[in-house]
Amino acid sequence: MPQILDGKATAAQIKSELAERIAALKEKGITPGLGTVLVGDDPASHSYVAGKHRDCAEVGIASIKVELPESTTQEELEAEIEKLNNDPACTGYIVQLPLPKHIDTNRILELIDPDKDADGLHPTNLGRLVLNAGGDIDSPLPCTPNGVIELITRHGLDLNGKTVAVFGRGVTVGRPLGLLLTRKNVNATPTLVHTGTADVAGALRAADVIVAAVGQPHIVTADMVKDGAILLDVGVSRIEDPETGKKKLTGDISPEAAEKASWVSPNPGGVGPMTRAMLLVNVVQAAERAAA
Ligand SMILES: Nc1nc(=O)c2c([nH]1)NC[C@@H]1CN(c3ccc(C(=O)N[C@@H](CCC(=O)O)C(=O)O)cc3)C=[N+]21
Repeated sequence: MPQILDGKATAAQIKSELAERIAALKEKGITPGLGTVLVGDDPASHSYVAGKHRDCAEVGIASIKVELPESTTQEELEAEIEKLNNDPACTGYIVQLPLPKHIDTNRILELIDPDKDADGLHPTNLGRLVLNAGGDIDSPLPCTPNGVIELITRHGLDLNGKTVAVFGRGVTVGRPLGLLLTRKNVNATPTLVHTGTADVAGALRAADVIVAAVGQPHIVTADMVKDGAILLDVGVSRIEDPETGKKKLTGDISPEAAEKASWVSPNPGGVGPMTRAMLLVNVVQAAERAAA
């Protein structure tokens, strides 16, 4: 039986640490404020954004919600970005992805003030991540990759010298995670595995740690996992529960694969809550930098 990488409990711990830092900021007259920009009416996106604002309320971060219709034009969205860049109450913000197809997402991400970039996805901050091999430059990190590493290390596990197969090359998880893992303060050896990989099963089976960020239910099967591996389940899918007929959340890792692991992150309850906690960390850090 694998041990559980408990994202819910770890996120709660991080939130209680943040509450102290937020109280210290408030004593200086600064209230951190998270802005969210949500375009369209995708129910999953609305539910994620609602979760972020609940987290903010819990720790004492103010909320600024911008909700726009699916028909919002590029120019209108850019004007909203400009407003948040200039709003002193907003110390950090995110633009919820994915954006509608008619919007140029990369252009929007580039317009976010890098000092208010709570997702760590602005090209300047991704560039700082590339430049910062030592792990000592103070810049926001992408939330899910940072959450994956915090979840592992806060359970007393050491990535130093370990091989890590990152499955999935998306911009928000796989690509930046590879960079974080090679930082000297983490010191892991990543392999980025994707649809162009000749032997996916072999590459995963060779790894001490697998981070699955594909978004296909149970794509990681038992034959792809080395005995005693550490498994992190990032991808989420909504599938029908065969017993109840209702939709439920499930991850990239099959139950049979999880059985072979020494440690596994549940999904839900693993990396998702950590992603949200790291967003709060970025907002508080941005407010602290602005105050300094
Ligand atoms: N600009 C931007 N930044 C993001 O960080 C971002 C985004 N866009 N677009 C979508 C993805 C997805 N994402 C999740 C965060 C938390 C959970 C989470 O907390 N999940 C709970 C379950 C929540 C539920 O029940 O629906 C869990 O895993 O336990 C899930 C998914 C952030 N994303």
